[in-house]
Amino acid sequence: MKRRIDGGRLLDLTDGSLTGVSVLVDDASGRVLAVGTDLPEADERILLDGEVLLPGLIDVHVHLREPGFEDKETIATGTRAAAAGGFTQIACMPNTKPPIDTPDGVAYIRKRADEAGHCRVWPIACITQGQRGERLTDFAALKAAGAIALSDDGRGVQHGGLMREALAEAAKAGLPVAIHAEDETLSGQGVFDRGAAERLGVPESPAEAESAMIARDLLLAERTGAHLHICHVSTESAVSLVRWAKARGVRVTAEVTPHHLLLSDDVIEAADPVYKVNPPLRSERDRLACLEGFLDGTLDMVATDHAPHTEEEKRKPLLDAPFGLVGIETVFPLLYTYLVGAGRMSLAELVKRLSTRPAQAFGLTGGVLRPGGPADLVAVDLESERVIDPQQFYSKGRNTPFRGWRAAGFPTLTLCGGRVVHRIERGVPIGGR
Ligand SMILES: NC(=O)N[C@@H](CC(=O)O)C(=O)O
Ligand SMILES: [Zn+2]
Ligand SMILES: [Zn+2]
Repeated sequence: MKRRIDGGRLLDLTDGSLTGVSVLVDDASGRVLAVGTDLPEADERILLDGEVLLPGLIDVHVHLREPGFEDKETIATGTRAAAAGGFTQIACMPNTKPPIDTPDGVAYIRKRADEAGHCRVWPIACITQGQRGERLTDFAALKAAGAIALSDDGRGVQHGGLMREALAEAAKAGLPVAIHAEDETLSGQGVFDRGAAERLGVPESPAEAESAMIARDLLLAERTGAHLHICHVSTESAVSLVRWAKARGVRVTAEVTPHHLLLSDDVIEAADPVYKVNPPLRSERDRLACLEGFLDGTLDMVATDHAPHTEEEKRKPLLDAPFGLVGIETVFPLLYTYLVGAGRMSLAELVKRLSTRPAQAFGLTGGVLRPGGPADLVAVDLESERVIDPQQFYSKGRNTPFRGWRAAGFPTLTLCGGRVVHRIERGVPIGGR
């Protein structure tokens, strides 16, 4: 079926200009057939009201929780949430039960994602069997089954020698290694960064636990020639290390989360698990260094690290509650409002960091909206504001520290392969109706 989307404004990622155009898509080929004015009639017409058309967003760090933790999220609910957030492609982390460490596990994720049909899902498989940090998985077989990267996310690979071997094997297999950098002998039972930990009298998870492992793995990536991707960079020292490594020509890409860009541990007023995330919210100095690194390109992209947990788990006492926040349904509006709206970066640059760059870094098709390309697109309503209300999430996870924040830029239409995967009405215009 062919669909014609009228009434939108296309963002030009090269110069940031907006042009009123129609877009003709076809869900049989999954392609954009034409972009322009006076396009031919289609089987279905979708009428927008001035929303801005962007290439579908891409999130390379999502926890879908299936198999094993379906009470937190399922592939169906997580991908539906992704579509609501404007995402047409996501990569999911393998810290499920069992962990995704075999070709069958990878095939299972792909099958369930196809059945759900809300967005494209790219499995990331374990670096080590069972994420135990002892023996490597079969990288070539995992790649053949469809894994696009390797990660033991949730835990760092503690043993440097094993990590060197992993990077050498990954370089041979042609797979990026996405690291959760955390030296557990330094983080221990820590929950918050130094400031909040001392203020509230709870165990500290120090910046060095992250930065020391990033330093190690940058050197090992240089040695092996592997593509190292650094997950959720949160410290000033880590930003400096990545900047240094890039200048030396190390094959490294890095992501930053919306919460590490927008929140520091100053917001933590009580021992509240809603702020418990790994790596922890850091000092304001770290936050500003991450923002600077993001603006200058040292940190290539935003990834949400969408990590849903049940309300029951998040109501536990701080030390018992799990680490993790949801983010996939709010990342675009939050960063649009608080970075673009605040004059820190252009809309086009934000879109590149949420679509074009992740596509390039992980070798995915997409990240641009053009005739002949995939009909993966999102229309965002930049003129209306909503108040973030977790009860309205499609995700099963409600654990967000952004409850009650106002933001504009919510998606009203998401198309994946030319099919409508999300559609809502515009919200309340800024300043009321
Ligand atoms: N980020 C988190 O705090 N939690 C993640 C694991 C991870 O990304 O390290 C989770 O799986 O819940
Ligand atoms: Zn992690
Ligand atoms: Zn994660």
